[in-house]
Amino acid sequence: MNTKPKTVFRPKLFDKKVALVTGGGTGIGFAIATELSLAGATVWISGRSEEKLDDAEKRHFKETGLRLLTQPCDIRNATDVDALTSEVLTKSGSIDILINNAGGQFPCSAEELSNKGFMAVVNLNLLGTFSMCREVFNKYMSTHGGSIANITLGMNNGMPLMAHSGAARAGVENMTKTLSQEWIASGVRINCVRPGIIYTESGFDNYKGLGDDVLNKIVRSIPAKRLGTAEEVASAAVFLSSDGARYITGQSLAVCGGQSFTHLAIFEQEDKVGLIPYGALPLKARL
Ligand SMILES: CCCCCCCCC/C=C/C(=O)SCCNC(=O)CCNC(=O)[C@H](O)C(C)(C)COP(=O)(O)OP(=O)(O)OC[C@H]1O[C@@H](n2cnc3c(N)ncnc32)[C@H](O)[C@@H]1OP(=O)(O)O
Ligand SMILES: NC(=O)C1=CN([C@@H]2O[C@H](COP(=O)(O)OP(=O)(O)OC[C@H]3O[C@@H](n4cnc5c(N)ncnc54)[C@H](OP(=O)(O)O)[C@@H]3O)[C@@H](O)[C@H]2O)C=CC1
Repeated sequence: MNTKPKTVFRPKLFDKKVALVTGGGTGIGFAIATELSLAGATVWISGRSEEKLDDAEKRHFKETGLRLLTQPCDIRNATDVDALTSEVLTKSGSIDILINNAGGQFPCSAEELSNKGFMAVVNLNLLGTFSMCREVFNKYMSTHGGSIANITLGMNNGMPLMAHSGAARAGVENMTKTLSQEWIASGVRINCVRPGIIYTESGFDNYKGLGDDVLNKIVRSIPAKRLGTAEEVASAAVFLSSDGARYITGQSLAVCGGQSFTHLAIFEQEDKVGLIPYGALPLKARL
């Protein structure tokens, strides 16, 4: 089944709007950048690797005939964040839409996770996202309004091997609620999109070590019986960034094919198949 949706957004929806997508060179970020660009926005993509950004720009032009603007930035680095936001404002004059999509983690059991490893993931997902929000608010949105969407990860009931990332993502979701309350008076809305398991080549490259068996188990535990696509996450992010969502702020929208993220896992023994709590599985059998 081809699940790649054609865009549901009209061509000039974001006419004269400027959007900035972190991690926009690959996977979900690239799909979001594509949707925003097709809907008429001037789109900037950033990420640490200049090469990934250049490749994405070329691919986007080939596929759509439209241009993306690029600027490398490590969102954990305050100087980079300052330079990125200043560059976009100098060259394009506004940042109406911010998509904080850059993020990730490595799977690691809590007992093996060092403080340095924990902080590397918190600095990326939580501090990096906060620092992008604050800079864009202070430099532009506080006086002009705008919309921010933070991409998190559906693990609100916890996920084995993801203590660092779960803590950071929960932090982003709660921070989003506070910022929504502080910033609505300035015309700034801020929401989260919480993807389930989404197939992206670039993202999955990081989890090859977990093996196909884990992937098959995950698919079978999803009520939709398939992984999501980057385009399906992009639709949610673009909707929340649009005027159609003008009374929505401080919310998290799950894009997860009905996955409940309660601790259930598929349990198989001989000819029996059932659902049991994740915690009851041996560690290696968990995600
Ligand atoms: C098929 C089924 C699909 C199943 C797939 C299911 C996936 C669930 C859905 C989620 C999907 C996604 O998020 S998709 C997104 C995919 N992309 C990613 O996840 C990539 C993100 N990774 C990164 O950006 C980085 O590697 C990041 C994690 C932030 C670390 O950044 P840094 O470069 O600063 O860190 P490093 O210098 O590499 O390491 C700093 C410390 O972190 C720790 N550390 C780093 N890597 C480590 C590792 N692999 N294991 C243990 N510890 C590690 C060490 O303590 C390091 O210190 P030293 O020991 O002193 O060096
Ligand atoms: N795929 C999935 O199943 C799910 C993904 N997510 C989240 O969605 C987002 C996108 O994931 P996906 O597209 O799958 O994976 P990708 O690995 O393709 O996306 C991660 C992007 O973030 C960028 N990035 C990583 N670290 C930094 C940094 N320090 N500063 C700036 N940019 C950075 C990467 O570019 P570069 O390396 O050049 O910096 C890359 O473009 C991530 O936050 C991910 O955790 C959430 C739920 C599920």
